[in-house]
Amino acid sequence: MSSLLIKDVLLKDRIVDVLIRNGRFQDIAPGLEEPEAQVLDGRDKAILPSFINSHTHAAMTLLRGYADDLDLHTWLTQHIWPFEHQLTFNDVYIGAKLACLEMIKTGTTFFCDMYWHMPATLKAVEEMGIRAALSSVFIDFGDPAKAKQFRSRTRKFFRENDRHERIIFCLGPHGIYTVSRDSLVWVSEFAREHDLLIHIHVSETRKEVEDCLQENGLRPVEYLESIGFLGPNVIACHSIWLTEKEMDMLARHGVKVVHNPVSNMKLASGLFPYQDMRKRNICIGLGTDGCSSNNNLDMLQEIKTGALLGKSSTGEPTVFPAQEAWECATINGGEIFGLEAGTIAVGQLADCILVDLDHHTLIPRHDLISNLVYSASSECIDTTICNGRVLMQGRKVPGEEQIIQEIKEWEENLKNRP
Ligand SMILES: CSC[C@H]1O[C@@H](n2cnc3c(O)ncnc32)[C@H](O)[C@@H]1O
Ligand SMILES: [Zn+2]
Repeated sequence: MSSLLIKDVLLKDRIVDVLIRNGRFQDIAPGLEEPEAQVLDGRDKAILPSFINSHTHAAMTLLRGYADDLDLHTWLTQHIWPFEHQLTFNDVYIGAKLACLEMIKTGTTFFCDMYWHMPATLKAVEEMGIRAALSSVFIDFGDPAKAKQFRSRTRKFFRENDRHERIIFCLGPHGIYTVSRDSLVWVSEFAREHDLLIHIHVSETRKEVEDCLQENGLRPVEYLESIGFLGPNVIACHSIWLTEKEMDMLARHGVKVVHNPVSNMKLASGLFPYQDMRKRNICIGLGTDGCSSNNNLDMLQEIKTGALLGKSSTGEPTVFPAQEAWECATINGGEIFGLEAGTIAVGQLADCILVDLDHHTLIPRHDLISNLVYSASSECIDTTICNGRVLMQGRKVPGEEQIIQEIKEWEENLKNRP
């Protein structure tokens, strides 16, 4: 693999050269030389870790602006699921490519996904050069025939797919209201057997809690604990409607949680208990959720919204400070997915962004992280690098016009579908 040398770039408070070899940061110091390397001019730029979007549904870019302003249950059951029913492998592929393009343009190089036709997202990620954790979807609505189908599909997938340089495969049971108890137990055992992460929606709405209490006499996290589902390999997305007891359970089992502030606000799902989670040292990642409940994949917007919401929902301006919000989108994501990423340091994965320090949103520079969290738009991101490869430079991503064209044609053809 070739090497990359970024010259004279700002890293925290010093100007350095950054040498990348074989997809990792090899050396960081002033005055580095590497005769064969591709050289990037880092003057007037700062190097920072790229973002980790810990929960999304990438190909939902196709549903951007479709069915806005509804609650989760109405949105999913009456609009989203009927629409998704007609999506093909190719639809998901082009939707996921648009998502990858959007992520590269907004500085994200890793996302955790749960969506139909997962191999289509896999193909898009391979081509676009970023990283992902792709979930093998599981959703049976309590139907044993469907459960059987998903189990054999999952077994087959993991027999045929093993390690991948930029992709982690995980399990994606959708939620406790769409996956039967038997199937959740099966997923949990399969994950243990194959050492896999599990990505699941948990306690997103009040309705989910009420239904669970009615059906099982337990709240969602209590129910998951009762079936032996909780563990350090579980990534519980949303995690809004939790009691102190349930948060203690999450902490005890080392469950990781993902905060989705924009989606939670748009669907009016509820308020994520950030302080209560943090107090328990629960690892908190940040995610955009899909493009129909957000409606973009811009992690800078997610970071700012998370930080502001933490304050406005508690009436306490010290809650969710800029540095913590930044860490949720970088280093905490690395911890959730077991990636050596989220910081710029020798030996870490060479996933990073270069921001334009002369951008009007980044001056004056009393505090760069504060500017990035509270002031910046993604327009200040000049360069995105993943695995040591430059995916965007000067805000241009090779092939972006073609992706836009494909989506426009898809939209045109949609009108002619039966
Ligand atoms: C089985 S593929 C994933 C499935 O999840 C749906 N989805 C998107 N956003 C949410 C959300 O916030 N809560 C629950 N489910 C969501 C998506 O449309 C797919 O059907
Ligand atoms: Zn989701």
